[in-house]
Amino acid sequence: MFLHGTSRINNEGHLEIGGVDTVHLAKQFGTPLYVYDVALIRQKARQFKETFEKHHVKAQVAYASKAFSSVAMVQLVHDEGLSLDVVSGGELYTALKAGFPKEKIHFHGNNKSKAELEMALQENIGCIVVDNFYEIELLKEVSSHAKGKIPVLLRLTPGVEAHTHDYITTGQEDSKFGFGLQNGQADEAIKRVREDDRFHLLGIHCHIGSQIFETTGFVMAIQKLFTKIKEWKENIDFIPEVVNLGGGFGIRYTEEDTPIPVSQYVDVIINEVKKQVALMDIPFPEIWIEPGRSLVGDAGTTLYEVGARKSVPDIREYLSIDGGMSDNIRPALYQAKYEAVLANKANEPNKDVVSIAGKCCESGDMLIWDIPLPAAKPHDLLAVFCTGAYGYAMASHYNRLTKPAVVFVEDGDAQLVIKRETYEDLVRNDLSYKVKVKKP
Ligand SMILES: Cc1ncc(COP(=O)(O)O)c(C=O)c1O
Ligand SMILES: N[C@@H](CCCC[NH3+])C(=O)O
Repeated sequence: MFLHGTSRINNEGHLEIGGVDTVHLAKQFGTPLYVYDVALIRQKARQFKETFEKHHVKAQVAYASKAFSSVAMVQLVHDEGLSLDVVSGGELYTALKAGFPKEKIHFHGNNKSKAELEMALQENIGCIVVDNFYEIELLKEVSSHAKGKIPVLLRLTPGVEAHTHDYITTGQEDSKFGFGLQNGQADEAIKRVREDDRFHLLGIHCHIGSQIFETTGFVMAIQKLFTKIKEWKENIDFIPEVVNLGGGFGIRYTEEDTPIPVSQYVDVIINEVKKQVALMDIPFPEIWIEPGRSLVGDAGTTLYEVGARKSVPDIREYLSIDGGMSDNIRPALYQAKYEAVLANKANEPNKDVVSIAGKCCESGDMLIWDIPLPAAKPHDLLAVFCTGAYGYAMASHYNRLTKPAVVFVEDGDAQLVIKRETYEDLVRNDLSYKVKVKKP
């Protein structure tokens, strides 16, 4: 059993996180329950920041809030002194509700609406990461809402294929995101933004994908970007003040995953930028990164209550739990794999091999296939590890299941940070259909 962060097995043989017994958490808050190990999030945040400080490099570490956004989460990010990447009006609204410093918010997205851009300009946030030519025009249309010049990064696709699931690679040329670096779009975007004095072109951005274990993709992206920067410096006198290299740093879900420490990703990035800056003879830009998964992924654990069991003789044992694809779509969407334990029997030997089935009406709603566990009975507590990123964030109401509660645990204290939804919440926006009575 691989335990992340402050997770441990206590004297009662129960899984404990942040000094709190998960069996008590399940009793107090119900299941399914998302539990976040706050100390582990803080530790990761500090590792990122301290590595930049060690290199004496001007930097911003912006948490990609798409991985898990809530008022408490955003407040925690602020407490750790990070910046914030948002990708919709909703994520921006959450950040504002949380009182996050506006100047440290960066707004992403390949189809920001006019209303979203207006909101971002009215709130005078740190920068807009412009994704396409249409957005440049939209920004001009709403520019009267800006408090000064509009700070802009241009998202570029460097033509680097990250080795990860097809759905989460983003740096390749054939992508819905960003301006192509190799096909002239990036040059044209720089020209259009610079020739309009409503904009302040801060720099460039790229993000090559997610759940990446190798550093070669980052190195290649940096080399491609800086080769272009040299060209821009010589031909159009453009040198970016900021180079944002996105996120994508992988984490360990199962033993098949072999991530490197977050500090090592940052070391490799900074060393390559140093090399390129010397080679191209340009001033050292501010380096920004946008980790999502690597900040919160392994800090999250989902607790479920075990229910029905079905035996298919000589084939498989299905063990159903009280959640599933509605609170964690990743196994169904990306064939993602997870590890789990029986949290109330964490010291008992594994005697069974079972497959964990969700309760949604889909055969594909399977959380884990063929996992060894102690003999499980109804009402046992299953803890699935590493669900902190893109779990709650991608939850749905499929089958009209209510979204779970979320608690933060730290130093023996548990705090509810998102309430469990109620049935009433589910129908809150539903309206009755008033059938018009046909006249005879
Ligand atoms: C632009 C951008 N930045 C940051 C991230 C965060 O990625 P990750 O959670 O893999 O660190 C993503 C998601 O892939 C993204 O699209
Ligand atoms: N949702 C994906 C990651 C997407 C990254 C955002 N661009 C996952 O769960 O792995």
